[in-house]
Amino acid sequence: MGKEETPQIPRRTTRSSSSSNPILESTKPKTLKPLTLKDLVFEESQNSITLDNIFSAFPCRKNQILELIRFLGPLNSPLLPLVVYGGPCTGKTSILLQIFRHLKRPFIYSSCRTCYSPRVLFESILNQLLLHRRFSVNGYSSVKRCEKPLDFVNFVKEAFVGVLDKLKENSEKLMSNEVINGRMMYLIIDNLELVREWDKSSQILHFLFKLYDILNMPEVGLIFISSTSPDTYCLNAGYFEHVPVVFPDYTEDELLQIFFKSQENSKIYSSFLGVVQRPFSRITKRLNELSTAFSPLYKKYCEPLTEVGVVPNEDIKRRLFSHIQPHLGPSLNEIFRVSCQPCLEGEMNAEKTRLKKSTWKLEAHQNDIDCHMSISAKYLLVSAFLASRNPATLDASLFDSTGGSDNRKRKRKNSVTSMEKKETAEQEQLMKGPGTFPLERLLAIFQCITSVAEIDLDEEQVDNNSLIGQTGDGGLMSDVLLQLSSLCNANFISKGPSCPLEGSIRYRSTVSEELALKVARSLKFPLSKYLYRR
Ligand SMILES: Nc1ncnc2c1ncn2[C@@H]1O[C@H](COP(=O)(O)OP(=O)(O)OP(=O)(O)O)[C@@H](O)[C@H]1O
Repeated sequence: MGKEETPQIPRRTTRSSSSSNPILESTKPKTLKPLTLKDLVFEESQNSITLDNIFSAFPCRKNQILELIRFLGPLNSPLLPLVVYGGPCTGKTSILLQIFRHLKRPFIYSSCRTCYSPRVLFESILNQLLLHRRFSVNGYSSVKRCEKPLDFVNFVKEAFVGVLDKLKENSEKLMSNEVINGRMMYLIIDNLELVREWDKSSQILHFLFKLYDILNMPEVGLIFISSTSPDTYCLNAGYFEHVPVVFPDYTEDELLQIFFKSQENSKIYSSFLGVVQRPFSRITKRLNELSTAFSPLYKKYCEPLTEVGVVPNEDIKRRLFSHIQPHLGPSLNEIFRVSCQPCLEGEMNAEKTRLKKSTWKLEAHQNDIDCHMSISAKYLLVSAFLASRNPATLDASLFDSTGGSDNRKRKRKNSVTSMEKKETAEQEQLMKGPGTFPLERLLAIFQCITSVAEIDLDEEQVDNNSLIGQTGDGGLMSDVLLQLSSLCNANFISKGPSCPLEGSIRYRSTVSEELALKVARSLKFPLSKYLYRR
């Protein structure tokens, strides 16, 4: 890992992950040591880690670390089920596992990313609890075959009883307390949001949320980790309330602190961050994506430097900037492509689910919408929605040179009959569903609404243009076109065949009014004022 990268704390290799990889297994000796209670604590717990180590390894997360420690409570205290939630790469998993390493408490960890079905999840939990290793000798089989929640409950209760007895015995032997602390056992289930993808009827989610009541074992602590808020699960209650622990997204300042930490030449790194931080964090605030983008760029940035530890003056900074400048555009495009895709898909999935499950709460999308879709992509989505819903004939009156939406006054000027005709045509168009539009119309609306926007889109463009190399409108347009293509890929805008008369491609917005209003609200853009209603 280069100095400039986000410090990585090695993740604990769980028994489920290490034992399910046949390639790794085949390279291991055939006779593996049987697993013992010690395998239930963080593998590196032998090397103690203090709370201060965790604070300094994870800047800007002191509150969350302390909150988690407080909820976990003193040794052997029961734990109300927790839901640790926050956007991707906000440190939920790493921090929780490091806390367990610090506390040396026994736990099992299964991620719904690697455990991709109820069966795999249940079996992974049972394998760990029953200290069972899947490897070549046992044909990589699990300790139990378990598909149904009911079977799982019976097996898991029995397994927990067995482990808890052993922990009790262990805690009575003072010697072994050095490695394993306490008589509580914790079950951590990570990436809970992914269960929704393989559990369309939410049965498993219901079951998992009820597990605390079903088990009714105060010595078992349950912790769920999710990248969406508990509200998004919207299961009708009926189970013990889970305690939320929020990991908010990092702000730009916090990202700076995290990146800045432990740099050899902080002066150079600081001037590098001054160049890249703002434009990149507009596209994504994910630490891993930024870290991946910054790492090669920083190497490039430092190339012209001949001395180590040089303090850069304005002249050096200018030289370094012009050296790195040609690489910024491609890197920004790359990070946009990488970060936008899952994000837009996430929104699309959330939207699809909403349509299927009308009982889901509105807040279900909140986190998804607030994800790091760039401001201009959001404006583009809103522009496409307007182009699809409003008759083209009204564009001129809705969007004057000031981007104004003072359409009522103008409409009154029309004669009553022509208004009636227009309204009938428009009603017909509404009946047909969202209309199609050419690219020019989309861009015209985009330009109008962004010209009156409250936000500093201009600033964003200026920044980007200056970075992409003073490409002026060309740079901006290529950015918008890139975003349009991402919105099309994510099916927020559908691309039709080219119109036989015009010869150009026509587009159509596919988002619901509710979603469009939500996006508009996040931009503080008064969408309803621009929306034609009869
Ligand atoms: N405050 C921080 N300081 C340093 N590194 C951090 C910080 N927060 C997160 N990281 C690093 O970011 C990476 C991702 O963290 P982690 O997997 O814990 O996030 P997560 O919130 O669990 O993500 P996901 O929801 O995608 O599973 C890790 O390498 C972690 O060390």
